[in-house]
Amino acid sequence: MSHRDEVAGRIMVALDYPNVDQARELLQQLQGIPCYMKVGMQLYYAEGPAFVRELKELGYKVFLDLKLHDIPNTVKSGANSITKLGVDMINVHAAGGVEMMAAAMKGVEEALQENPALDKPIVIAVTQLTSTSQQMLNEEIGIPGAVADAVVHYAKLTKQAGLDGVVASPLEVEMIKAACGNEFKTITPGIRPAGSAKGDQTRVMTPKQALTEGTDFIVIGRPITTAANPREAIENIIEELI
Ligand SMILES: O=c1ccn([C@@H]2O[C@H](COP(=O)(O)O)[C@@H](O)[C@H]2O)c(=O)[nH]1
Repeated sequence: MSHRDEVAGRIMVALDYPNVDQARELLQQLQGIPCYMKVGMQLYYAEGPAFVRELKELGYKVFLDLKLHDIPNTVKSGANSITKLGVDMINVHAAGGVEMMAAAMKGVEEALQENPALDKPIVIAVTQLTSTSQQMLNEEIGIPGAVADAVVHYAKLTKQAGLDGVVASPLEVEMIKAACGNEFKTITPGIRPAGSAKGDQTRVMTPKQALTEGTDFIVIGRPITTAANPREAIENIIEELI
């Protein structure tokens, strides 16, 4: 694999669209770029598993970003169902606690036992959303202390539950790796190329800074999907990274 393709494979494009027509248009524009595709709740709730299967048939690695968060038994069943779609990465909310996260892993394992042809997905947990600011964490959510400490606390719980890594801001990657080990994966949204609008994201870094911090994957949505020329936008990001 070329270095360029290896770098492209660490970019997860957030397909945050209301329907498959718009998502397919982006796929057309990004054809040949071996990035990960991330399907979130907007597209999945509108179109269901068929489009996820379509992405897999096209050869993409798929992160199904549904952020499961419920009682352990329900999360176990949900994780079991989505593992059967054959996706490469799934996630839960770390705020659900260790028992809930371990239940998700159990659901995944049972799906793999039922269908040994499936590859095990990477299972990760969301720590603190990258839209959460220091002030929101302390004053609205009611968690005292620094955001980074809250993130690392959730990362440790995630590791204890046997998951593979966490979603966090690239600002916290170094602390997470120091606390949980380099093999523990970090998937980082809150990525903003220089000059692009932050929107609702608060804990942001550029793609280059995020990889320099040692993150495993960067998640990028609007800076690509709302660009006048999405292909040029992702090519510019890849160029900056190689
Ligand atoms: O903490 C989180 C967890 C998930 N996301 C998701 O990543 C993308 C980011 O999109 P942008 O348009 O680049 O902001 C989006 O799908 C979120 O649901 C996140 O941003 N932060």
